[in-house]
Amino acid sequence: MIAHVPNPVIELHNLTVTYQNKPAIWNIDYTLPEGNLIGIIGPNGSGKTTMLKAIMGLIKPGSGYVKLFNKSLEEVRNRVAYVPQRNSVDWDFPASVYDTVLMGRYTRKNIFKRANRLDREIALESIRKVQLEKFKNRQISQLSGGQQQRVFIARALAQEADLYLLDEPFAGVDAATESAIMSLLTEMKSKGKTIVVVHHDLQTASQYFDWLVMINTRLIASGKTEEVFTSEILDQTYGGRLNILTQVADLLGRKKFPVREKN
Ligand SMILES: Nc1ncnc2c1ncn2[C@@H]1O[C@H](COP(=O)(O)OP(=O)(O)OP(=O)(O)O)[C@@H](O)[C@H]1O
Repeated sequence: MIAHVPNPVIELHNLTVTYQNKPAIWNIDYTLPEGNLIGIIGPNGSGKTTMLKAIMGLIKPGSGYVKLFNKSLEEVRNRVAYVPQRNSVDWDFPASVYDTVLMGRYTRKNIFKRANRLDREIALESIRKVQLEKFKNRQISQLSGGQQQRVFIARALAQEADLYLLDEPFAGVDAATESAIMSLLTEMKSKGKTIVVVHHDLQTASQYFDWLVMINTRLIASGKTEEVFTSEILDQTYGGRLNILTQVADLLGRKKFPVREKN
């Protein structure tokens, strides 16, 4: 099932990316609505990170193209913020929390211009929003995983973008931090921002997101959560392996995945 939307924020047109002739994503075609919290769901190696990187122009597609706000990425780059996977970043780079967040301002201006007072205020406000004031002068190498994740989110906030792409922002963070990040994302959505999140936890997916994109190299479904979060579509996405996971969860006496049966 692929729901298309009028005036989309993101459009993928038959996008294919290959690494050494092997497709990581294949012929993906969808449109995503503005002002929604959107989850990207799929098994390990299904192409979620590759898809975000292709949207950000960090990987060149083999074929197809992407449009953001009905324009090319180059025309709207400063309206888009990207938070990569935490483990893909060199955290030994010598920079404080404040310096790292302030870097978010430089996507909006000439990098040779010095940060002005407004830039500094916005950086500090972003640090406050992720509750890292106490750590603002600390080196990023000396933070916990959850704190590093919040630094990156603060840097994206400082960009004051309209579209946010986050690659597994909840990986390795505790429940309290996950809930704080989720509240922040919900607040951003209420201000009209569009937030796209690569997410692994099926237990929370249907509760967190308004819209889901399910991929497994190919696009399986893209639509409103209540329409696509069905056992049938999840089975297609996970290649039938989800049944086994559900049975194991049952054996362990845990609740089943809260999956709706398709009518
Ligand atoms: N730089 C690369 N060179 C070669 N193959 C790659 C490269 N990056 C990713 N791949 C392969 O492309 C496929 C998709 O990878 P990708 O990281 O996009 O998946 P993912 O859905 O984000 O996975 P995960 O859930 O494990 O993070 C995988 O088979 C992966 O091994």
